[in-house]
Amino acid sequence: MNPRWPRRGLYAITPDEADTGRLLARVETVLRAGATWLQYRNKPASEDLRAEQALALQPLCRSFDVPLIINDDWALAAAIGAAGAHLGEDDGEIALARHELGPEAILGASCYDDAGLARQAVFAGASYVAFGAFFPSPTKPHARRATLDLLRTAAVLGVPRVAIGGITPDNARPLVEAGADLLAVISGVFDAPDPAAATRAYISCFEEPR
Ligand SMILES: Cc1ncc(COP(=O)(O)OP(=O)(O)O)c(N)n1
Ligand SMILES: Cc1nc(C(=O)O)sc1CCOP(=O)(O)O
Ligand SMILES: [Mg+2]
Repeated sequence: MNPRWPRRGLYAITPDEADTGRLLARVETVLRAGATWLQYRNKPASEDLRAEQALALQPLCRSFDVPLIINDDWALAAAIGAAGAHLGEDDGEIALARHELGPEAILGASCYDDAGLARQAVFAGASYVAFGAFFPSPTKPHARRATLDLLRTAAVLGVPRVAIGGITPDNARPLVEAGADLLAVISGVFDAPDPAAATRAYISCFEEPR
């Protein structure tokens, strides 16, 4: 992963937004407020809409110097020149994605509640490991649950640790204290009454306690 990308902060993940203009406006608000990384995720979208939206997000992310990471689809990431891709257990081989995207790409792996998966992912070329869900998630109510201990012990892997699942500004601090480098969030940001204020609240969790 290119060392120029920051490795700590809010990793905003897009909601399932069908209207591309509205998606761009919602994302711009969050980038302007200081989100560190952006993942494009839109599960119900068609292949064409995903390509259109990913392509539209690319110049916006570039203008804020924020890496754009494409969920599920390393080939789309490669096609639009995105900074990277995020793969879960059903989204293909990490090693193949690393080979195709090259050494500079950010390549994320979902590791759920499983330290073994995280070790394998790093061995195969993942640049970060994601654990979750830490809290009940409105977006993914049936997600497996992960523990703070898993987050702590994964320090040994030597790559950024991402926490995901039901994270709010009010429950995030213990995750950061347990070693989370990035907080990956959908609803807590994009369904907040004031997404810019929510973004700033997540970022403040990385500051020293007063
Ligand atoms: C940062 C991050 N962590 C985990 C996931 C979940 O990936 P996956 O299990 O493949 O589920 P979907 O997001 O594809 O529904 C993620 N997207 N991002
Ligand atoms: C996409 C996803 N993956 C999860 C995992 O545990 O792997 S939890 C999750 C949903 C995250 O959305 P929210 O911030 O709204 O809870
Ligand atoms: Mg996936």
